[in-house]
Amino acid sequence: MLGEELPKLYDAEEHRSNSSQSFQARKNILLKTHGRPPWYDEDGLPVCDAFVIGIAGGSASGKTHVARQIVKSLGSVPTVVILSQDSFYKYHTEEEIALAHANRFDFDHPDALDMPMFAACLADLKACRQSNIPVYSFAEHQRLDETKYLYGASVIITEGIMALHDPSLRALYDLKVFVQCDSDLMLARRIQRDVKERGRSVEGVLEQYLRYVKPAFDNFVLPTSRYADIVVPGSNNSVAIDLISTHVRRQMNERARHFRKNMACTSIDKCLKPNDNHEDWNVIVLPQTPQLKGIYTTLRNEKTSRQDFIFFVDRLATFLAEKAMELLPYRDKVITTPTETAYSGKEPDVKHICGVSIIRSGGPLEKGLQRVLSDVAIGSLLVQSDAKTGEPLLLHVMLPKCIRHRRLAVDTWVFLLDAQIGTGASAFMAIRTLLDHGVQQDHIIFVTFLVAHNGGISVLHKAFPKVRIVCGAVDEGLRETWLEHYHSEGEGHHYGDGRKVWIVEPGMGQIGDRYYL
Ligand SMILES: Nc1ncnc2c1ncn2[C@@H]1O[C@H](COP(=O)(O)OP(=O)(O)O)[C@@H](O)[C@H]1O
Ligand SMILES: O=c1ccn([C@@H]2O[C@H](COP(=O)(O)O)[C@@H](O)[C@H]2O)c(=O)[nH]1
Repeated sequence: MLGEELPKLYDAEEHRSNSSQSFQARKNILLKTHGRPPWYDEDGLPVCDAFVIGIAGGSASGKTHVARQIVKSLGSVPTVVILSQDSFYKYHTEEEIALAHANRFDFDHPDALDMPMFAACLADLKACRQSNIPVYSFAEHQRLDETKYLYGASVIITEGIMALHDPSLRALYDLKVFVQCDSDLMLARRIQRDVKERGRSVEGVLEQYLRYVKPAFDNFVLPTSRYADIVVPGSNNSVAIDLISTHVRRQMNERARHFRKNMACTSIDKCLKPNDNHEDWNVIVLPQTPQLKGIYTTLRNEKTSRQDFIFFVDRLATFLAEKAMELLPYRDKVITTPTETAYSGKEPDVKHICGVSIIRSGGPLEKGLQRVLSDVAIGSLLVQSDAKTGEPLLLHVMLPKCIRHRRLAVDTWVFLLDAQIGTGASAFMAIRTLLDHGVQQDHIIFVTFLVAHNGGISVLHKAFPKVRIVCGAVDEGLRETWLEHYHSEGEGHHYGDGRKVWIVEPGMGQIGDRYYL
């Protein structure tokens, strides 16, 4: 089931629900039915670009309608973005806005659009990078100060009158569509829509139509139909839409990857053992003092009460966060003490720093981080296993501003928090997500309670050799099992009736459950 009210998760940031956001802002949406499976290979590199559909056609021909029908008909494709070309109208001067209100500004010429910016945003989204796209107000004829963050689509549908006009855009499309509609019908729909949704008068719409819209359609829009792979009628178009969605679904199936099993079972020529030199693997283990062992003994004990579990987890999280802080670069700083003496000290040499927890089990580490960095921004990633395949799925992204914007992300240090690294598949997905945003590998410090030495740690290290991992213990085992309450009665284990999980042994059990439930 899809709808605009569903996808609050990916685009929630910078989404100010004020009245200045016109219909146009709501045209750019990200819809999800289930999480996004791995889009990268075992070397950590993205291997499947998003599938991009470009839809052109005259104004009010039904481009947005076609885009939405495709999404509906796709059903269960993980994440779909509808990106409207209208977002890329240029920034207008006072004089231009005055002309626009008098229906004397030409919005239908290709030069009215910032094509290079449109192509750059689309290229980023296609290559699995984030994009902060402009928000345009039809009522004000102006680009607004806010932007809209988008990330994580496996299908992108872009629509606009000039969507097939620019060669740099056409090069990005996997499928080019032209919506062919009768001129009378387009005019009738435009009058109806512009009066209802864009604050126009009938006279104004007609004036603009005759002066700019119709000539531009004949000169610039219609000729681009020759680039289309499919021409879709502007009404009664369900057959064409079915054809398109069948094609997209097939493409998605071909791109599906099987990842977690590979990570857990990849033959490991050099396993991480408790006595190995962990630093070779960029794994920094807390000194195994009797005090630390005492904390782990309490945490591993199944008889430990929830209250004690929370207390000791919070203590341990603080130790780990302190250790992680040691990995930051520091610069000299001279201060004056209350005795009015100069003191040559140090301070972290970082521009931006934040935490990102992989929910739910990264949550118990947040308190520790907040104890050592009181005002740190903490974002979250929801990675869950597909109940049938055990593959990781990215379900939810909520990142701090210093990661959402690429120009800030390159200078951001991230403490990535998760309770344990077993197969490493969730860690892998989280690290890839940060890299997609422009965070540098050596600025990622993974903080965790446990690492399984025969788990995915070696694959993780091979793919991301500069990521450092701070943990309190390295455990011996990793075992695939079925979670009891998902078993079907007396049927044994089947896909669909159980949930496969990998557990670290001896481990601490389900850390998130023990902390929160
Ligand atoms: N196939 C269709 N059947 C009925 N109404 C349609 C159809 N396609 C579009 N419309 C209506 O026409 C108007 C303009 O459609 P829209 O998709 O917004 O056009 P465009 O994006 O090309 O400007 C909307 O009110 C929409 O509901
Ligand atoms: O400020 C503006 C910007 C654009 N327009 C008109 O919008 C259409 C394109 O939007 P569709 O959703 O494809 O119809 C274009 O024909 C411009 O004339 C505007 O009126 N004011």
